[in-house]
Amino acid sequence: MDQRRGLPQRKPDLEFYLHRFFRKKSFRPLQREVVSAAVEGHDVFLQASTSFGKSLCFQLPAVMDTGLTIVICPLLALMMDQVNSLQAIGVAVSTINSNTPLAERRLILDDMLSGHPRTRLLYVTPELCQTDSFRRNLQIVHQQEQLNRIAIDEAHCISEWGHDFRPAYQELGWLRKNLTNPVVPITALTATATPRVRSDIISILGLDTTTLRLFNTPSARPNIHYEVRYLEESSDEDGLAQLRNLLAWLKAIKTRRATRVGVEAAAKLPPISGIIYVGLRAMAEQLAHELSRESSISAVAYHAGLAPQERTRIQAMWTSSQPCEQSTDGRPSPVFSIIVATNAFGMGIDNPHVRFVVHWTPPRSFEGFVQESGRAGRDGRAAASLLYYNTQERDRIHDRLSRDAENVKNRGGPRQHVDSLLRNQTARLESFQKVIRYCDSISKCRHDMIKDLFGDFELEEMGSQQPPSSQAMMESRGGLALSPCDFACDFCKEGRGGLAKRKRKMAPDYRMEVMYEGYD
Ligand SMILES: Nc1ncnc2c1ncn2[C@@H]1O[C@H](COP(=O)(O)OP(=O)(O)OP(=O)(O)O)[C@@H](O)[C@H]1O
Repeated sequence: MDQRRGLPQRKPDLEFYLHRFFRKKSFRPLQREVVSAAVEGHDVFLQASTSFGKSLCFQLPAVMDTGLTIVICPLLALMMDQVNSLQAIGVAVSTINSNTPLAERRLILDDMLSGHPRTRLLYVTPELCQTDSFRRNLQIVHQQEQLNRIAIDEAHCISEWGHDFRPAYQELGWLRKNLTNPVVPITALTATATPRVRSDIISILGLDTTTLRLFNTPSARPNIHYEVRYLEESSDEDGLAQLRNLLAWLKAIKTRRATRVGVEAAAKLPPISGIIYVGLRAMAEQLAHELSRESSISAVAYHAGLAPQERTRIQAMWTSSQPCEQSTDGRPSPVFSIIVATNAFGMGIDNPHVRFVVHWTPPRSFEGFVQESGRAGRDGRAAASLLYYNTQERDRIHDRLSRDAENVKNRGGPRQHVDSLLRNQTARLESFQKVIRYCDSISKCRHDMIKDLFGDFELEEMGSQQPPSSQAMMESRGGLALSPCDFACDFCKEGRGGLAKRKRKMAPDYRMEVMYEGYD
């Protein structure tokens, strides 16, 4: 700690900077503690649920002082979202990425190397950090005592055991080894890291475990109602029963809203936003088409096969406060505005008003499921996650992932590379097995299951600091926090008996029962 430069003499007034730059009234629980640890010069590891407000935890320290913070970000869309928001509030922020014109890149680098950079935050890709020229530039800024901090967003990408492994992230170990005397503090942030991934993040980045400050929030979100819907696939070859099931659920939401505020008032309200995740592009198109037949639903498909401008248009329309274009054909304005998407629609979508996320088929990874369902309820209000589950689809995905892992084993090529691929394939298979456990379970609160499958309890044992609301939940289980579910999942609402009854309708299921016997 004492090696690090520029520790402030007096405790800075963090609220002052929060109001002044970000126009926020107050910190969310735990944010203040994370920001303080960063300002004090600690390495910080933050694992916080989707929509927690992780970005603020490195953006605020960055604007409080002169000097530069480097932010490493895996996706252009994520980067641009944050850069645009910061520019809008007058923060000096830049990005160097594959779309940055050469002339602009030169101006940014000139400022960066000037000895007194105006830029407070510079967003870059992990690939840029691998290049010799950028590394040299970082060393120069560091020698000039202008490199305050490095923030590594989506830090789980560093691990082969993670769901979004990105090889360039592994090279980020260079930062700690080479930016020394004093070392440059690092903040690593993620919403989705399992114990193995966490340990990789800490060791590959070389975080200083003696002074590292760990923070986490529960991986499950208390305002989301989690539910699994068990399907009888044998009687539903064309998916009609599933469609009817979904429409009945939407109708119940519509009726509840009309009862609550009155039919006339309900007609003037903005549509209810939702996302339905499907596995295939064609499925996205087909389901959006089927749903749009209903007068109360406006549904649009979103997938990687659409032109980039079309994707941007759909996203902008859907994210705006009035997401649906008013109909011009005399149809009543829709009650629901739904995006039917493949997983091309995910990270960086910051629409606070999404009320539900449906998984039409089992998601391929548990981390992906938590990320995607976490698009719901970002405004903190009640929201729902619905996951449709059937044995046929489950077995199809499981067999495919097992085959992929086998194929990697039999692959030729450099040993190190094959081992790395194999770890990643094994991680994918294990992650899907967690999806199966989550869905198959009928004897545990889903919030607790999510915490369990993410190893939240282990983080607590490592001394990670949590929001006061979670600490208040400290109960039995050796003083570890139980989730504050409050009937916000199908198990806590219907009980084991209710779930067992619904699940019995699924096809008989010997294989997986044997595989996961005794898990609950
Ligand atoms: N203290 C605060 N008060 C009010 N709003 C806040 C506060 N902190 C963050 N926010 C808002 O919360 C939203 C989510 O923040 P952010 O995008 O940083 O979340 P995140 O934790 O990175 O989530 P994800 O992992 O899902 O991307 C943003 O709109 C942000 O402006």
